[in-house]
Amino acid sequence: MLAKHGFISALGRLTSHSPSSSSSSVLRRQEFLVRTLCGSRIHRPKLIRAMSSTSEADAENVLRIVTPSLDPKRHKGQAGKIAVIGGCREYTGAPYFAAISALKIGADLSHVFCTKDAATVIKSYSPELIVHPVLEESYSISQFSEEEKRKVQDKVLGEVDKWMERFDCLVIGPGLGRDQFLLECVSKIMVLAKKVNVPFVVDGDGLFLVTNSIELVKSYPLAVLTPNVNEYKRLVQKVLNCEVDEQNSEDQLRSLAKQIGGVTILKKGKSDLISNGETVRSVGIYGSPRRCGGQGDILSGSVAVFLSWAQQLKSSPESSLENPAILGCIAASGLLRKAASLAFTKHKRSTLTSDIIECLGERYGFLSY
Ligand SMILES: NC(=O)C1=CN([C@@H]2O[C@H](COP(=O)(O)OP(=O)(O)OC[C@H]3O[C@@H](n4cnc5c(N)ncnc54)[C@H](OP(=O)(O)O)[C@@H]3O)[C@@H](O)[C@H]2O)[C@@H](O)CC1
Ligand SMILES: Nc1ncnc2c1ncn2[C@@H]1O[C@H](COP(=O)(O)OP(=O)(O)OP(=O)(O)O)[C@@H](O)[C@H]1O
Ligand SMILES: [Mg+2]
Repeated sequence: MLAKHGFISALGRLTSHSPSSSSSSVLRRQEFLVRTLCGSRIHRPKLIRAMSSTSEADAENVLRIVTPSLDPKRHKGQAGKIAVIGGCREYTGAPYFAAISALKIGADLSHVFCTKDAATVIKSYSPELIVHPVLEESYSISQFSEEEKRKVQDKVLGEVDKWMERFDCLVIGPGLGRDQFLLECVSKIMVLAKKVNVPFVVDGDGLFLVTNSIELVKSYPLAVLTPNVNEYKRLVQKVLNCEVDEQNSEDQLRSLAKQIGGVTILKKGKSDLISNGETVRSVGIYGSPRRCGGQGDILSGSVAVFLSWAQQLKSSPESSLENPAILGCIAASGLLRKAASLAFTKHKRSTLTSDIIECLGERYGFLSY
């Protein structure tokens, strides 16, 4: 489980800790992580103040810390098994972008759970993805009785449930569409994920669902929401009952995350802002002036991978400080921006989302080691 009070409570432990010789290496590592996240060298007494205000994260260092080494002793699956829940008649690009980005970053297996219409199309984009044509939209069951519809829903849930515990993280929403029957099934998939503590990233139409049923994510510390401008506006209106305040965007984001019970929110924009209701971090590395569709989908797939990696880091005896969701968001945001910048250098105005995906592992990118 993620430390609910994130860095602040962990820092409380850190500052009250008496540094015995056996724990000194742990302390050094914790201080290194704090310096890294704050992007500057600061003394221990100043840490709490530094962590409670917004600061630009040092995304490059976070990437280095979070990315596991390529160890020949590790088996297939240990570098991450990700599942994207999305893909319908209209949208096949978004789930593909999220799922393939997860693989390009270094996950071992990437699944997509989508409708039958979308499945063949997504499979044809890539043989690397494991595609499950299990989701149903209203039009395909319009002649069914209520009883038959319930059976279809149970079947969909059964198909997802048998895989659930194997996944390190889900990405819920890219290209999901807004069909009511399908979204009802997806709410139940979220309940299944919460039952077995599988983290999930909610994006795109998943955010439409969650904004209208906030209890689906409320107080689930393993939920990460990645809203764009529109999706954020809808969340603020619904949860805080007010309009977006760009003058006080950090405070507003912190309140929003707190109000939803400490979920992590990555607000996308000119600078990405990240908060879990306690701390606020920003990633403003220069990216690209191209705003072609699909870049948010790369981000959601990337957050899933880095969050899984950061969780592995957390379970190591050496570290008790990191909040994996925040680390995952910082790493993903930094990597996407760097890749977008590299892609733009090469392709200029012709840059497409697939060009950015090609740059995720580029020689001069963050993953070159
Ligand atoms: N290739 C695919 O399959 C892709 C599929 N996708 C999937 O599509 C689904 C819906 O997601 P979405 O992002 O299109 O919906 P939403 O956020 O409501 O935007 C809709 C409209 O809002 C506007 N608008 C947007 N940004 C704005 C801004 N900064 N500031 C101001 N206005 C802004 C803009 O409207 P316009 O300017 O045309 O009036 C935009 O057209 C979802 O499932 C997603 O995953 C995408 O991932 C893309 C790649
Ligand atoms: N105005 C901006 N300037 C620079 N970078 C931006 C800007 N807006 C967004 N980004 C970058 O693009 C990434 C994707 O954000 P965007 O707002 O395009 O998501 P989205 O609308 O959900 O995308 P998608 O088309 O995949 O649904 C963000 O993480 C951010 O790094
Ligand atoms: Mg989006």
